[in-house]
Amino acid sequence: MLEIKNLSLQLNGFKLKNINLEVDDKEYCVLLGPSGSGKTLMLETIAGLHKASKGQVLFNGRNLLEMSPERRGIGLVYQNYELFPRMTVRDNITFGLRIRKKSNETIKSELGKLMDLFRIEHLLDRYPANLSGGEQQRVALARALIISPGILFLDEPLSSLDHLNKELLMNELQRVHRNSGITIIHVTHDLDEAFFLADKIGVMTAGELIKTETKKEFINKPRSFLLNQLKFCKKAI
Ligand SMILES: Nc1ncnc2c1ncn2[C@@H]1O[C@H](COP(=O)(O)OP(=O)(O)OP(=O)(O)O)[C@@H](O)[C@H]1O
Repeated sequence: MLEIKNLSLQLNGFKLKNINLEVDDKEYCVLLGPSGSGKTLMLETIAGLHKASKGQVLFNGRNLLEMSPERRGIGLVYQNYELFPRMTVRDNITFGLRIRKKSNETIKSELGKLMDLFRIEHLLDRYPANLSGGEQQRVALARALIISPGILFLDEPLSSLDHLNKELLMNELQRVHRNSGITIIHVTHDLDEAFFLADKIGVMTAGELIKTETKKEFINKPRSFLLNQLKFCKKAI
């Protein structure tokens, strides 16, 4: 289980205030919240990009905040993919294994598994600029997954895609999640995504996680509650 306990951060004028969240092994947690509520900062703090002022993040019994970022076992995928522009798709995807000095044999076999999962074999020698948005996103997901992270953070991973690609990638994410059994936290403003993918939904406002419920509990809320709590979401309720 991933247990976030009293996680706090102060960064210039912004504060994350005592975030508490439990995500079970293999659970898909979606975080909703208005722009600027601290969703990205929370993920980045757990991944090690910012130093928490207080709190613990326990995973498999260890406090991730005491570990160096590269040893936390977290894959991170951003909205704009952040692929390395001067590397081929193959080099982008295998980057995490190469910097960990894995053998060529391991790299080949891990790359092979992801090629099958994301159907990207034909893209391996291309550069990111020559890929469509959906292809770039599949490559970004493959790059995050190649290190076999225990946890995957997805920060608005589908928001730059058109409707058709979004549908395809949502199905692909669901398939990857079911096949890999990885624990996922996915940030979005899109209720379609949340209701399609989530087991659990959290709502953040002004640096606080104000609500966490299962998708079922969420969907069964009165319409007035949803309208009030989720007015920042893209999709009308
Ligand atoms: N590196 C940083 N340094 C200083 N302030 C930052 C930094 N990153 C984000 N912030 C500020 O922290 C607040 C929370 O930002 P964050 O990106 O976490 O919001 P968010 O909920 O992910 O928003 P969005 O939905 O628009 O992506 C914002 O006021 C933002 O300007």
